[in-house]
Order: sequence, then structure tokens, then C-alpha cells
Amino acid sequence: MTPIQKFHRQLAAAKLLSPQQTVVVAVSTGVDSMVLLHLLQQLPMTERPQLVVAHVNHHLRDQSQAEADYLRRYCQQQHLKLVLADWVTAEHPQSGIEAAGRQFRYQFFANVMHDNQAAAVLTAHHANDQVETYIMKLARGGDIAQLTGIAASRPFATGQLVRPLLTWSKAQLRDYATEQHVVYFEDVTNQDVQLTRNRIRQRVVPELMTVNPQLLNHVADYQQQLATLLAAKAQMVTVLLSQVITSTGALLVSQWSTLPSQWQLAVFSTWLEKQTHQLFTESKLQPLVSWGQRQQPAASRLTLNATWELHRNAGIIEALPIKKRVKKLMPHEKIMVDLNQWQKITTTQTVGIFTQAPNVTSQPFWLTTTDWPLMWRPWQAGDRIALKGGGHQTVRRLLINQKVPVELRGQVLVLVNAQGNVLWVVGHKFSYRTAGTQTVFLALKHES
Ligand SMILES: Nc1ncnc2c1ncn2[C@@H]1O[C@H](COP(=O)(O)OP(=O)(O)OP(=O)(O)O)[C@@H](O)[C@H]1O
Repeated sequence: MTPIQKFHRQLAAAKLLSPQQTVVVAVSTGVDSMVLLHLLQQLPMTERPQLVVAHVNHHLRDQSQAEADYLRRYCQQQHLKLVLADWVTAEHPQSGIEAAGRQFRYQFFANVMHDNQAAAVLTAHHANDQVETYIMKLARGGDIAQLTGIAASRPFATGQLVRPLLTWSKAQLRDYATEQHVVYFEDVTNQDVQLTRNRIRQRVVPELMTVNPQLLNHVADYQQQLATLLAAKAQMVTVLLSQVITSTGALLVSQWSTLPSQWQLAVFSTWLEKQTHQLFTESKLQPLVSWGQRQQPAASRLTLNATWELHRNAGIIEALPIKKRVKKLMPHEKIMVDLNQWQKITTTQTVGIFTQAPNVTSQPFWLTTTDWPLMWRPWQAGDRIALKGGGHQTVRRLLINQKVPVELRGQVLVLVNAQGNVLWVVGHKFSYRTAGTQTVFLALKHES
């Protein structure tokens, strides 16, 4: 099979062999993408899609301008439509330049695709790119699905992102360029061994090739096997998940924990992803699974991250968004009372002081003008309330008597007047008063 025949097959597989279709060709002027463009131009006119060449001048290297100028001339001579974009220096970030450049590039490709009603964007990623990425991911660790590598085709913007050269090695692309006299630019930064990818390209891949020259094919083969396995796993998980959830999507603990142990984590992870639309790493998931499986008599909760928490109650687990948290008051912080307004003072308590009795249970209370301004604050050592008969009780003693667990005592708030006297230990006891100039109603709502 000649290189052109091989390429023809690949485009046929991507369903792009039609002059009725337009494709955007991402050309950097390096050997890979100049070969891609050349190959596309060799297709018979009856099958060749309409080509739109897209190039980004990143303004990162001295030769950037020469590359853009060359491509402009080439496209003119070849009667090819070219769309150029400049990523101007002022838009370059201080750090993360590669990722920012990539984002600019793909956004530009998406725009060109849209403007030309193109079916696909074609890039010139090849088999060596695959292997280098594979080795980098092996070294860095992460989700095993990442090892399946770059997809030959995937949905992108309003169409597809297609990589027709994935089965070509860099050596094959260079040979083709030499034979067909394809002019291209060599990126000088490719020599920079400070960059991980370049070290892998120059040192690791050649060394592994001496172990077996079929390295590229073997990695591609592993990637194919892995993709098949993961697809089978995903199918199985979908079936199992449907058996362990309620109609509202909550996880049924009894059903789920009787699944074979090796499926519990996978089912839990997929369930959580569907509920939260977020991905959690396996190291984070394992403790969650153990929490879910543990026998727990009462309702319990577990915080997943800043936005989600798990609630387990009556044999089901639900993932729920965390309600906006109320800032916890520091020991000497106070909140001024807003008369006739509900005020959320802790994550579970909303309080109010009203001049008219509210619709919820409330305590009538006498105030005098000198009580104002009233404040909510955490209780402090020395705080005490007035008792019937003229005596006092410290808040500390009150909480002990009411058997408030030590770890919850610090969260108790009190209502104090301008003199700092405690009028109400919220949720526990009111100070005793028989007279005043104003009657108000103290009310508390509990929310979970
Ligand atoms: N400046 C550019 N203008 C147009 N297309 C480009 C440009 N740079 C790269 N491309 C396209 O992207 C392909 C991959 O390029 P390269 O390997 O440099 O990018 P990468 O950042 O490693 O990969 P990716 O773009 O997938 O993240 C090239 O073969 C080419 O098709």
C-alpha cells in the first residue's frame, strides 16, 4: 500500500471523502502538518473535501513570522483558503503558556470551523506523539482511562476533531516529506531537553526502540485493548447501577453493598459522577466507599468538597449540594440584631426578634430601651442568665446540665443586650424577666 492509499483509507474511515464537505486543516508548518496538508491535496478531486488551512502565529519564537509568511505564499500558490490568527504577546500569560496557547488554538479552530460550516478539524498528531504522551502519563500517574491515548476522532465544537495520521510514525512522515519534497520548518524548541516531552522523545523512546523496534505498534495495541476493556466495564457498570438506585437516583446501600466487591467502587464512582457532574480520584473515593459500607445506626454526613456532601439515612445515600455556609463566628465576633428579620446565625439556626408574634413558636419577652442594641455572639466564660427568684446560672453550668456534648458547646450562641447581659442562650434557655417597656417575640427555626 502506498502512503496515499493508506491515507485515503483513513479519511474514508472518518467519513470525510466528499467534495460536499469542508474540513479545517490545522497547519503549524512543522513536518507533520505540512505532510498532512500535502496528503490531502493528493486526494482525487472527486473525493477531496474542501480545504481550509488554519494557522496560529503564537509569536513565541523568532521564526514565527517567517513560518506564517511561508504558509501564506504556499496557500496562495496552491489556491488554498488560509485563515491566520495572531496570539499577540500582550495576551501571553506569565505562566502556563503552553496550556494557554493550546486553548487559544482550539478556540480559533472552533471559530474557523463554524465560519466555514466545516465537518471536521484535522490535526497531524502521529504515533510518536501517542507513545510520548503514554510514557509521560505512565510516569505521572492518574486515571487509567488516560492511557487509552489520543482518539482518532472525537466530537469537537460543531463537528469532529480528526487525527488521520495516528498510525503513522514520525519516521514515515519524514520519509514522505523527503520523497515528495515537502517544505517544512523545524521547531528549534524541539531540541530543548529542559522540556519533558523532548527528553522522552530524544532519550526514552529511542532506548525502548532498541528493546523492541515494534514499540509504537505495541503501545497502540495496548491502547486498543484497554479501550475495549474500559468500554466493557462502562457497560457493566451502567447495568449494575440501574439495579442499586432508587427512582430519584439515591444509592440503595443494601443492594449496592451486596455487589461483588470489585464492582462496588466502580458503581459508586459512576453514581457519584452522574449526581455531581464532577470527577473524584480513586484515592478520594476509596474512603467514601468504606464510609458508605460501614454499619451506621443513625443518619450521617460526609463532606466531599466545597460544594457537595453525602447524606446517609434510612439505608440510602444521596449526594446533595452543600447549602451556603454561614461564616462561623469567632469568639469575640457579634452580629447586630435586625428587628423583625429572620437572621441565619449558624448553619442550622435561624433566629428572629419580632414585635408581632411570628407564625412559628416564639417566646414573649420584655425589653427596655436601654437593652438596645442587641447582639448575637458565641457564649463566653462568665456569661450567666437570670433565674426566677433572683438567682443566676452560668451558661457553662446550663449547658452541662442540659447535657450538651462538649464538642457542640462551643457552637452555642447567646443574645446579649447593650450591657452584655445574656437574655437568651439560643436553643437552650431564656433569661427571666417580668417587666419592660416593649414586648417582643424571640423565635428560633432549625434547618438541616
Ligand atoms: N500554530 C499552529 N497552528 C495551527 N495548527 C497547529 C499549530 N500548532 C499545532 N497545530 C496542530 O496541532 C497538532 C499538534 O501539535 P503539537 O504536537 O505541537 O501540539 P500539542 O500541544 O502537543 O498537542 P495538542 O494541540 O493536541 O495539545 C499539529 O500537528 C497541528 O496539526
